[in-house]
Amino acid sequence: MTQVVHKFGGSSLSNAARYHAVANIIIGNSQLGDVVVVSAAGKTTDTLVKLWQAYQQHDSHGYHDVLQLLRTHQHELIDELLAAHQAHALQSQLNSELQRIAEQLQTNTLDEASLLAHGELWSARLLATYLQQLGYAAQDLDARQLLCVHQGQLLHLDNEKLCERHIARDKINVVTGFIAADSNQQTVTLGRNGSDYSATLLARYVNAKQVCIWTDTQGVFSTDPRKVADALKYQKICRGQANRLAQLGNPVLHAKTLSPLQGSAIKLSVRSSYDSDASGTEIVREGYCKHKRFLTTIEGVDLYRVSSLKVDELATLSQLIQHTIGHFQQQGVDFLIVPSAHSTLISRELGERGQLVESNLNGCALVSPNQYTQQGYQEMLACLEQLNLTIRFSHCDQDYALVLTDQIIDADSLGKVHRTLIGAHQQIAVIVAGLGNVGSVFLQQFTQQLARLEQHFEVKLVGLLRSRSMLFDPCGLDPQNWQGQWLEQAVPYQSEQLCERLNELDYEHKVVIDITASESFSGLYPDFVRANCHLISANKYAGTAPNSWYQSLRNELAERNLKWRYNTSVGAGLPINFALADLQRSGDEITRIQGVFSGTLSWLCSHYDGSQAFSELLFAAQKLGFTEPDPREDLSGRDVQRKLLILARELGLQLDIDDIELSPLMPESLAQGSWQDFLDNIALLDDFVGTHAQQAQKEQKVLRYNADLRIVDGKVKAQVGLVAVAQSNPLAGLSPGDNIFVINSRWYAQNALVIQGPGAGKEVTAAGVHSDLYWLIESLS
Ligand SMILES: Nc1ncnc2c1ncn2[C@@H]1O[C@H](COP(=O)(O)OP(=O)(O)O)[C@@H](O)[C@H]1O
Ligand SMILES: N[C@@H](CC(=O)OP(=O)(O)O)C(=O)O
Repeated sequence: MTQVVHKFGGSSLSNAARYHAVANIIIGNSQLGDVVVVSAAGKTTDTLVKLWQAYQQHDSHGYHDVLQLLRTHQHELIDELLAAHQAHALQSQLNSELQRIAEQLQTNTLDEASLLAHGELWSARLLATYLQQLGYAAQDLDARQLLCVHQGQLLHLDNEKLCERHIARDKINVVTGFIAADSNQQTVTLGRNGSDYSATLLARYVNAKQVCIWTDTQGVFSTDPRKVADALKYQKICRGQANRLAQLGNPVLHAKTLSPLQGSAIKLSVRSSYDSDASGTEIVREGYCKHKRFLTTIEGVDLYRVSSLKVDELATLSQLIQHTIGHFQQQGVDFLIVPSAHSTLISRELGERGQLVESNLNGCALVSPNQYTQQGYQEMLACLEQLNLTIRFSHCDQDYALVLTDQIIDADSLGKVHRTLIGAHQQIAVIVAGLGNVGSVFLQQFTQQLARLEQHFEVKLVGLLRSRSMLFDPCGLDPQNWQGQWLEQAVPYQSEQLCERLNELDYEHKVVIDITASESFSGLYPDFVRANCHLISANKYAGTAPNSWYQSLRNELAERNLKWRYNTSVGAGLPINFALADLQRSGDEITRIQGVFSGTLSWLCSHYDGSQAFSELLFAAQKLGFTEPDPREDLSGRDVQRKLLILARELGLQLDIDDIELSPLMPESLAQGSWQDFLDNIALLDDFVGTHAQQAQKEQKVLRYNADLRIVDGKVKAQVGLVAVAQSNPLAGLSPGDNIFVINSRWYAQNALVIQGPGAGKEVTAAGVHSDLYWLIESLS
C-alpha cells in the first residue's frame, strides 16, 4: 500500500549529485509501494520548449543545437550515476529516442506534448535504474499508463483502477510527473509546473496518507527566499492561501495541486531536498492554522479586459498556454493576467472579446488575512511609490491585493516592500519555564515591557511550565493573572507532550525562556530547537554541557537561524556577555577574565575577617537565604566553575568543565557524606579557612573565591579557588554579595575593564532575562 507520494521537482534533479541526494532521501523516507513523482531534470522542459519553438520556426540549426544540448546533459547524468553496463543500456535508449525526435523534426511529424514528455521520462528511468543499482527494488512508470483524461477531464474512477493495476506494492514506483494520456492514448500535459498536481492526483487515487513536495527551499516562505534573505519560513500555511499564491503564479506549488486533496485528510508538505533534516512547511486544511502574509512577484505579463468570459474558459486558456492565468473582476468586468510570452495566442483565442489593457508589466501581490488586505494594499501602494515605481494598475480583493508596474521589481525593492508589509507584523510566542522567584518576577515585569517589545513585533505569552505541569494557550495568556488560569487549566506533561505543543504553535518565531535550574530540562534544548524555538537561558547546564553536545546544539541553532541568549547565567543582570561580545566584535583580543562570580561566596569572603568562625557566617548566610539549601553546593565552587566555562566558550574556546581546575572552599573530606557528617566535622572547615586567612593576613591580603582564565601564547589556563589579594586589588574592595568581572585585553592591558555589581537577586535577574528577550526580538526584526 502506498503511504507517501514524494515529488521531486527539476530543481532537485539538476545534476548527478542531486540525484544521489534524492536517492538517499527516498531510501530514508519511503517504503516499498510508495510513489516517487519526478519532474524533468533542471531546466530540461524549458530546453524542450526551445526545441519546439525552433521546430515551429523551421530553424533547423536552432533545433540541432538544442538536441545536442539535451543529449550532452542526459549523457553526463547517466555516465556519472550508472555503472558501465547499465549506462550503456540507458544511453542507447536515449540515443534512439533522440534519433526519433530528429526524424520527426525532419518529417514535420513532431507532437508538442509527446516531445515535452521526454524530460520526465528520462528522469524517471534514470532514477529508478539508479535506485536498482543501489540495491533497491524500484521501477519507473510512465504516468500515461495511470492518468487518463477525456475532453479535458480526468477519469477518476478509471485512473484509480489503473493505479491499482500498475503501482507495485513490492517496489518503489518512480512515476513521471507532468504528463497524462487522453482516451486515444495521445500524450497530454498538465501545465507547466504540473508535477505537483500529478503527485496529489496519484495520492488521491491510491489513498496515500501524505504527499511530500521536495524542492530547493526549506518550505513556503513569506516571499521568495532566494530574493529576500529575511523572508520568514512558515511552518504551516492553509490550503486556501497556498492556492491563492499558486493562482497568482507563485512557482512553489502548482495551481491545481490542492484540488485533488479537497475533502481528504491527505497531508501535504513542502520540504527541501537540499536539507532533508530541516522541517518543511505543512499545508493544512482551512481552520487548522492562522492565515499568514505573503508577497509574491509577477513578472512579464499582459493585462486583458475580457467581455463575456465563458465558464471554464479560464481552464481552457490555461491548458492552451500551459501556464496559470490570473483572473479577477473589477466592477463586474473580467480581467486576465497572461504571461506576455503567450499573449498572442490568448489574444487570438479571445478575439474581439479581449482588450489588451497594458503589456509587459511586472508587479507584486500581497496574500493576507482578509482583515488586513485593505490596509496592506494601501501600504503596498505607498511603499512602491516611495521606491519610484510607476503603478500602471492595481486591484484589491478579499484575501489579496496586486499592483502592476512597467518596471522590474528587483530583489532590493522586494525586500523593502516585504519589510514594510510583513517584517513589521511578525509575532513571537513566549514560553516561560520555571515560575519560582525569578520566573514570577519576570512575569510581573512582562506587561510593562510589552510596549517596548512591541515596537518591533507582536509578543504573546503562550506557555508556562513548572517541572511537572504546563499551561498553554496559543492565543495568549495574561501575564498579570496567570495564577488563576494556572490553577484551572494547567495539566501534567511529559517531555514528548511539551515538544508536541511547541511544534504545534503556529507563530513566525517562538522562544523558550528557561528560568529553571534543571539539568534534565536543559537536556531538552535540542528538541526545542527542532521545534524551531529560540532559547533564552538563566539555567547554566546547557552552556556547560560536554563540548560535543554543546557544539552540536550550536550547529543546529545556526542551521535553523535560531538564537540562544544566556546573559543571566553569569552575573545575573550584569552585562558581562554583552561586554565580551562587544570587545571581540571591535577587534579586541581578551587575554584574561577573572573575578568573583558567586554572590554567596562574595558575601562570605567579604564579611570574613577572622573575628568569628567561618561556619558561623555560613549558617547566618543560610538563614538569610543567600545559599543553596545545602551550602556545600556553594562551597564546592562548581557553580563558579560553570560560570567560567560559559565565559570561556563566549571567547570561542572549546573547553570542557574538567579543563578548569577547581579547588573547593572546603577540605575534600567535607564534600562527601550527609549534612550531619558535615556539621559534625565543621571544625575542619573553620581550620581550612582560618589557615588560609592567617597566611593572607601576614601578607596584608584578604581572601576571595576567585575564577581566573588566562590566555598566554595561545594556551589557556583556567582555575577556580581561594586566593589572597592585596588591598589595592579591585577584588578586595568588593561589597559583600557583589560580583566582579575583571577583564584584560589588548586594549585593556594595564588598566583592566571592570564590571561590578549585584550578581544575584530576583529583580536584576528577571530584568536581565528581559534584556535577552529584547535583544532577541530586536535582532529578529
Ligand atoms: N514564497 C515562496 N516560498 C518558497 N519558494 C518560493 C516562494 N516564492 C517563490 N519561490 C521560488 O520557488 C522555487 C521553487 O519552485 P520550482 O523552481 O518550480 O521548484 P521545483 O523545481 O522543485 O518544482 C524556489 O526556488 C523559490 O525561488
Ligand atoms: N517539468 C515540468 C513540470 C514540473 O512540474 O516541473 P517542476 O517540478 O520542476 O516545476 C516543467 O518544467 O514545467
